[in-house]
Amino acid sequence: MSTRSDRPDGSDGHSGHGGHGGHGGHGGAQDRGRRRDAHHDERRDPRGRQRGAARARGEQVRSNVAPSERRKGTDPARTAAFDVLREVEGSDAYANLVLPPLLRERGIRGRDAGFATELAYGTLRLRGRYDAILARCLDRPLDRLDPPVLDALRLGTHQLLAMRVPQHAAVSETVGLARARTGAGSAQLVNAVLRRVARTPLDDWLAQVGQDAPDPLAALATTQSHPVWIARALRDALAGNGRDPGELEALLRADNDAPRVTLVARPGLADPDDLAADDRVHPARWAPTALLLDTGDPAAYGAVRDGRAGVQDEGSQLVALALAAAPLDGPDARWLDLCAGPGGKAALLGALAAQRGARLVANEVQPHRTRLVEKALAAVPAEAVEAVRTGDGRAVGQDEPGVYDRVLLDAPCTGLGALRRRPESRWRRTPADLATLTGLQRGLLASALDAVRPGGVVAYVTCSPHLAETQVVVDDVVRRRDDVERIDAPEVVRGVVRPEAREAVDLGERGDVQLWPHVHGTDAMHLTLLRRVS
Ligand SMILES: C[S@@+](CC[C@H](N)C(=O)[O-])C[C@H]1O[C@@H](n2cnc3c(N)ncnc32)[C@H](O)[C@@H]1O
Repeated sequence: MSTRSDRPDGSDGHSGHGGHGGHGGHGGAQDRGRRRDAHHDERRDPRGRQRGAARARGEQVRSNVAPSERRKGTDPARTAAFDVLREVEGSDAYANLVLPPLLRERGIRGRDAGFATELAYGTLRLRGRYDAILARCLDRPLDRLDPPVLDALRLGTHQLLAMRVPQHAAVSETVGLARARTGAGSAQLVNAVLRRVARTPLDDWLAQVGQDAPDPLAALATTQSHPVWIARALRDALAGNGRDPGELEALLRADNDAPRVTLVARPGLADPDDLAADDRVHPARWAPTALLLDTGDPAAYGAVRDGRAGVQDEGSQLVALALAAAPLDGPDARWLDLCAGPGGKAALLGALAAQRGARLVANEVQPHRTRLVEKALAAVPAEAVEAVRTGDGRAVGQDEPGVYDRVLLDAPCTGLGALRRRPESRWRRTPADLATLTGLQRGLLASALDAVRPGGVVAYVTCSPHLAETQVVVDDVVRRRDDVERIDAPEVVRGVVRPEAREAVDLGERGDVQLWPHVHGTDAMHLTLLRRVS
């Protein structure tokens, strides 16, 4: 599968490309045409298994997996979730890249697809919590279990403690899956352990595993399923942005919720009102370009298919809109997106550039991601796109000094602000990633500031609130120069949000902007706006 990570930043570009809202977000264009049938045929019975007329008729609506590959007695949705977990664990794959094609290949649709998605993504997000609970139910360390057995236990625990699946079904279906995939002996173990898990309600489990932790931060990290170093970094980031560190629990909880699918109506290319004419699409809270999708596949909308609209987190939209709106004296003709792949923000900037008679250069270091940028820009008028090219952004400032009026540096980062979007990423990242990334971020910011003309504007953006990747990088780079001043980013962002939301938007007291999932409902995007002075 082409689902392995080759991304230096481990990012999908902040914007939710390739991602899904999780719950029930998998009815595709085809499925929408079959909505009635899906409703009638794809309900799940009290065991959480599929039932309905088609099943009764013996039709193969459950799965189009070849009979030889099918294992008797296993439920396709649970099996799909299990296979995703194995890919993620064994092949370093990204769940949101593995799951959709797997569902398509196996013909798993509608409610079954929603069930498989919630099971796979939810289990991955809450893995830390479940491992702490499972450790209390086993007489050996978890790392002595076969990894597939541990994954089956995690899946069963998620069904028992977080999904409305009856206990007996959660246990017996998972045991059946374990028997088919890991053998009869381990199925017995799975049976015994899941019965122990099922005996205690979630709140009691959380109290118990919290008590096992050495301190309150570790307790919160375990119960809310985050590595301790990430919980600590997020707590520090709240404090460093003038917020109450006591918000940490709300923030960690927000990371555990599947994000809603947000669309962007690219200005001049798609009309938000036209998209909102569909009763499943609603204006979002802050950005005038942003719309929330209740259910269904974004690709069902023509505007999304042809690139006039797209899937993009509202925070990503706000920071791109803010760069375009930042005050500027003199010419406003050449814009640069220094790290553009896969192109979500480039497409929004390109649409805005077209409206303003400006031209965009989109740069990206990885050739295959440059191609994604080209695709993302497909609907942007050609005269607004000067170039889409592959190159190291750190060289641009030297190669093209002082030639751009506006520069976006959407830096490669840990992605700690988008954990809800990438279910497994919190378990992959390590503190060691920070050293590499912050060095790269400094080099890119220095280059962006060299590439912008005196009087021009640079937006430094990350989808991480980590202080080392945000305030510290900016302070370090700015301190070494005498040609940079800060722009009041909250004022600029307030200017781009919907007029009726301006009073309500909480942008803090600092000159930069840090958005938060638990406050704004966006990814935790950071924005600093800088002006080059002569
Ligand atoms: C956070 S993503 C950008 C997301 C993009 N702005 C969007 O909205 O779709 C960062 C990008 O920077 C790229 N990158 C990493 N190192 C780079 C470098 N030295 N020069 C240019 N791009 C780089 C990564 O490949 C990745 O595509």
